[in-house]
Amino acid sequence: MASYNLLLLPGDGIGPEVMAEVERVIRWLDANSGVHFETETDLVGGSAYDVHGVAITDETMKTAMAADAVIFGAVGGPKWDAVPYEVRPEAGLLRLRKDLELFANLRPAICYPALADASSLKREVVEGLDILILRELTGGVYFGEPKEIVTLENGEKRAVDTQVYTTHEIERIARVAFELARARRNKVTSMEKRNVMRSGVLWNQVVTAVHKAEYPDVQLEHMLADAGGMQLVRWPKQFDVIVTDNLFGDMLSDVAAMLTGSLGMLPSASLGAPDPATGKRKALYEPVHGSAPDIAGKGIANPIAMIASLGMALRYSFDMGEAADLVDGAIADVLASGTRTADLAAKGQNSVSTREMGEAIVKAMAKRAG
Ligand SMILES: NC(=O)c1ccc[n+]([C@@H]2O[C@H](COP(=O)([O-])OP(=O)(O)OC[C@H]3O[C@@H](n4cnc5c(N)ncnc54)[C@H](O)[C@@H]3O)[C@@H](O)[C@H]2O)c1
Ligand SMILES: CC(C)[C@H](C(=O)O)[C@@H](O)C(=O)O
Ligand SMILES: [Mg+2]
Repeated sequence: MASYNLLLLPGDGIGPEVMAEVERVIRWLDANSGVHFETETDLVGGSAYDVHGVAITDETMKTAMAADAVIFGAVGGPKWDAVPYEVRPEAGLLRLRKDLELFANLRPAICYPALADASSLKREVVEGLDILILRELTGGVYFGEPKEIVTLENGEKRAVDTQVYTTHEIERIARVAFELARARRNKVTSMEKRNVMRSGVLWNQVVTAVHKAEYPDVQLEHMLADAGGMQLVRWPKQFDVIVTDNLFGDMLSDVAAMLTGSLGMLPSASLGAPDPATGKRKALYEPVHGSAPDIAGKGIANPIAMIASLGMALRYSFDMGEAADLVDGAIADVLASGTRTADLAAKGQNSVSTREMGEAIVKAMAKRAG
């Protein structure tokens, strides 16, 4: 029987709450899918800082390197606002992304039929929406050097973050975008700000060159990222795959989340390059949302983004397309039955707890599996 090792990193705030529900799904798959999942749980973010003084230990990094996939909850929160920048909770997540070389971050924004009225936008704008934001994840202003705050001679301070992209970094993310588009609706929209940023000029040139040389069959359009944000809320169905840099991808995916009804709906997959010998790639799966300090501890967080992230793991790391369809189908069934966590419930509508939503999804999986 196939067997996979999963490293579970619940993190902070609602991270452990939504992770408990993904564990429920993993247990069900372990018992029913014919595939064995071995899980190990460790600390990351503020909870790791509290114990070890760092947001992720070298030991945990080693386990992550060896795992078949990392399943990540969320990190951060006001409790750690004053900790040094180098060891802030978010540094744990950034180290995982950088050291595992997870350069391709897939953030699908899908509006489930039952949620077409949950978005703040009109039904016709979001109904049937299925777009994919592909965010470059290991470059750009997140990691460029120098990155510092220096004190000038006159006593004033100067903060510097540096946006850096190389041809290689842009080529490899462009190829992922075109490959994904070929399996979807065959269209890529590349977003940058070439009117202001030199990195935007290079991004535009390299994406154009990769397209011309290797993917002329895919439709390519370029859009300035600010206008892209506007188009995302005006008429999102014009898009199929959006490829963009680390920072624009971060912001645009939170915008896209609201097209689906809630930030609690958006899953993600962060993938490395396939190993030339084995074809296997390092991968981390996490919801797009954060630790939601405003609702943490109340048991009301929406676990769907977390559970759908496991669905992406089944699809992209374990070649378990049918099981991934089962997870997605169960989510659709539960939403169609009217079950809603508080973030999705209409005014006056009853809502269920995090746990009740997880249980309902597992029940729907069992029903679909017959
Ligand atoms: N991947 C991550 O670990 C990650 C991602 C984003 C933010 N963060 C961190 O999380 C902390 C809080 O950030 P923030 O408040 O700006 O963003 P957030 O995503 O945590 O929350 C934004 C809003 O969305 C709501 N929300 C988010 N997820 C939800 C869910 N599953 N169900 C219901 N409602 C949900 C929250 O209640 C809040 O009102 C910060 O420290 C930030 O750095 C971590
Ligand atoms: C927590 C933070 C470092 C992270 C990011 O900025 O990439 C988050 O906002 C995300 O979207 O995954
Ligand atoms: Mg973000």
